Amino acid sequence: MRPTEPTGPTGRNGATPAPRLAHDVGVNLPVSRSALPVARRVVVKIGSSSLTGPDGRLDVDALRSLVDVLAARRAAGTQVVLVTSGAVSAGVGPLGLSTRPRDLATLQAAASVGQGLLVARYTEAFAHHGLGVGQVLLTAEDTVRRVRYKNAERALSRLLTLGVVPVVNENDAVTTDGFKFGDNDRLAALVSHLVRADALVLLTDVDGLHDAPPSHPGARRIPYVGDLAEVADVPVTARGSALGTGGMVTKLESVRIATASGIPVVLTAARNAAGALGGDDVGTFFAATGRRASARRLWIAHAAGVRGQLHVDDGAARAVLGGRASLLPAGITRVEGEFDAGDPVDLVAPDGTVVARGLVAFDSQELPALLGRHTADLREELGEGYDREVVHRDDLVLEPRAARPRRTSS
Ligand SMILES: Nc1ncnc2c1ncn2[C@@H]1O[C@H](COP(=O)(O)OP(=O)(O)O)[C@@H](O)[C@H]1O
Ligand SMILES: N[C@@H](CCC(=O)OP(=O)(O)O)C(=O)O
Repeated sequence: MRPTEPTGPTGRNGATPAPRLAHDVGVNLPVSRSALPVARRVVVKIGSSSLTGPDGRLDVDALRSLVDVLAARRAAGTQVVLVTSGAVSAGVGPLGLSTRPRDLATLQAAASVGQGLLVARYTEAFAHHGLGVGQVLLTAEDTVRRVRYKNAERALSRLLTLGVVPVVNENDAVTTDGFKFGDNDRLAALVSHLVRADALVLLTDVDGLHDAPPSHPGARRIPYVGDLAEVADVPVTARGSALGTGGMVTKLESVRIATASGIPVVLTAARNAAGALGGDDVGTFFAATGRRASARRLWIAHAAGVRGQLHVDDGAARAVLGGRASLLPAGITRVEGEFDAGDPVDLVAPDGTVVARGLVAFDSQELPALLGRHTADLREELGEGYDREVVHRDDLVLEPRAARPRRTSS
C-alpha cells in the first residue's frame, strides 16, 4: 500500500508524524498539500501539451484560463513565477507550417517567431488583471555557471519585488543541442531553487503520475508520494504527448531536483491549476525530502550539459564514493569528450556506472598526458600547477540517482 498524506504542511500537526525525514532529522519539510495555500512564492510550469490546440497552434483560451488563476493567486498576496513552454507551438501558424517542426534549425526559427507572440499574449492577459510581466529567457548554462546563475537570480528577484510576474522559457532560438534542457520541467525545478520557491506546480495534459502510462486501461492516479523511491517501480515513458518533450521522465527528474532541495511539487492537469494551488486533492503531491542545497552543488548535480566522462579505476571510484577524496590523475584511465577546465563531467567506474559528477580542473586536451601519473612526478616533469586534483572534492557531487524511476519504451 502506498503511504498517505500526513496532516499539516510539515506533517507535525496532531498525532500524525512526518513520514520520513531521513536526510533532515529535526527540519520541518513541507510534506503535505497544506503547504500550497500558505506558500508565499510559487513557480508554476505549463507544458506545450496544455497550451497547444488540436490545430497545433497556441491555444490562447487555455493561456488566458491559466493567467486568471495565477492573477487570483497574486491578488491573494503570493508571488508567482511562470515557466511556460509554447514558443514553438506559437510559431507554427505564423510560419505557415502544418505541424511542429522536427529539425533543429526550424525549431529555433519557430521558437524565435513564437516566443514574441507568446509573451505578447501573456502581457495582454495579465494586463487584464492589472499585472505586468517580464520575459526571462534562460539556457542551461545560466543554471551551471556561477556568474550567470547569480545574474538570473538577481533579475528574477528584482522582478518579483517590483510586483511583476516573471515569464520564463528556455532561450530556444540560440541554445545548441549539447547545452540544452529541451524540456522545461528541469528548468522549472532549477528556477524554483533559484527564486527559493515554497512550492512548484507542474501543469501538463494528465492529472498526475499514474501507476501505469495513462493510455493503459485501468491506470490510476497516485495522489501522494512521500519519497521518489516509493514510485521507483512505476513505469514511465520519456515519450509524452505529441507536443511535449520528455514525457513523465523529465517531470520526475524535475520532481527529484525540487524535492531534494526542500521544495514540494504538485503535478497535475492544467485544468486543475486553481485546485493545485489551493491544496486540493488533485494530481500527485510530492513531498519535500531534502534540505536546500547550495546553488553550486545543485548546478553540479543537475547540469544539463555534461561535457565529458572521466573513466576511473576501482580505487579512485571507491575513494570518491567514500565522500572525502578528490580525484587525482593517478586514478583516471580514460577521457571521453571535449571540455574546458570548469566544465561538468561524469566520473565513470570500471563497471560503467556513473559514480559522481564534478567540475573538471583541466581541459580535455591537457588530460591524456596526466593519466595514471602521480602528482609528485607531474610536478617534477611538468611544473607547478600540474600537481593538483583533476576534480577537487568541493567540486564533486556523488551520483544521487539510485532511486530513479524505471523507464519503459511503451
Ligand atoms: N506513469 C505515467 N503517469 C502519467 N503520465 C505518464 C506516465 N508515463 C508517461 N506519461 C505521459 O507523460 C505525458 C506528459 O508529458 P509531456 O507530453 O512531455 O507534457 P508537457 O508538454 O506538459 O511537458 C502524458 O501525456 C502521459 O502520456
Ligand atoms: N521551450 C519550448 C518547450 C519545449 C517543450 O516541449 O517543453 P514541454 O512541453 O514543457 O515538455 C517551447 O517553448 O516551445
